[in-house]
Amino acid sequence: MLTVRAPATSANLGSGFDVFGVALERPADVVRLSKADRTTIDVTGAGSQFIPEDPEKNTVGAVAEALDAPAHIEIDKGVRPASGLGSSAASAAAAAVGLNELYDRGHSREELVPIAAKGEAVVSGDAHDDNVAPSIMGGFTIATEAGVRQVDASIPLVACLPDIVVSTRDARRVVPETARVEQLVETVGNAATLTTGMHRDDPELVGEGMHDTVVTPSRAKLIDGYEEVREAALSAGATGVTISGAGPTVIAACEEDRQRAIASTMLDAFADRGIDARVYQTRIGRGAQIF
Ligand SMILES: Nc1ncnc2c1ncn2[C@@H]1O[C@H](COP(=O)(O)OP(=O)(O)O)[C@@H](O)[C@H]1O
Ligand SMILES: N[C@@H](CCOP(=O)(O)O)C(=O)O
Repeated sequence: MLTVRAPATSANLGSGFDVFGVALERPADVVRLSKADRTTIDVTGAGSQFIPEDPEKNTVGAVAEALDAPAHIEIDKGVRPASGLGSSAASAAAAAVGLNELYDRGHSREELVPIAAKGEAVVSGDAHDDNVAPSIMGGFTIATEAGVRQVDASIPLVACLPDIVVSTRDARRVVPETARVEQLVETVGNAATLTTGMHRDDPELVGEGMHDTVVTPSRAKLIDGYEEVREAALSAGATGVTISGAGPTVIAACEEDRQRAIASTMLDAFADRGIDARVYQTRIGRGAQIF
């Protein structure tokens, strides 16, 4: 029996749609795995009533299949599904790291990324790597066709999760099919600024680089109160605010001494719209850990 803790993640960070991701110190899924003749799954914890235990429909089932590593897998969900915090990816990442160890498959962390992404294909129809990469490797990740580049960073973040459900599959349907050249120029500038900020561990540059006018505006319409929450966080000192993943979590970068005020004002702004929310005062952290 092996236990793995795999962190929630925030993908996109505004300007890095389908490419950037960060591992969060909290929340996380805890997954226990033991060898078996066939794969069986038990799910408990946050939102477990919405998560299938059928290995064909759960992200961990696809990972066990890809590694030819059948197991009994107990998932204790710390990351609520359909949150924009890489819930389905956290379980897939934990399964990939744990089954690789349990069956002594010898894959590196980077090699495990496309294996865990097979789990993501089960739920969103796309094997995107931008959540599983940071959940497995930690820090800030840049996932492209060429592979994954990783930078250790420790930027303070506030992630505010409203009581709204946005499925990744639905949020991908509203992504515009085209962008103007001026928007591409702006996106390159913002993505480069954000990457420099990660290298320097500089919340100001990271926040500035989170600005996006291509994908975020269409998705913001799916999140009641998004503009008000964003404005409130910026007024409380956030250096940048955007949608985490496909939403509905709204994520803010900041200096550490602003975290508390930003968390409180984001909750208030959702409450003013009659929406319950919970907030994580967190930061960029490490990838999946085996216990
Ligand atoms: N192990 C799992 N953990 C969470 N969700 C899962 C898992 N396996 C399958 N799912 C399904 O994935 C969907 C949530 O994934 P997604 O929309 O990508 O959420 P998130 O934005 O939090 O990653 C839900 O329909 C859920 O039932
Ligand atoms: N790049 C994807 C990321 C989805 O993240 P999730 O946490 O919402 O699953 C997208 O933006 O569609």
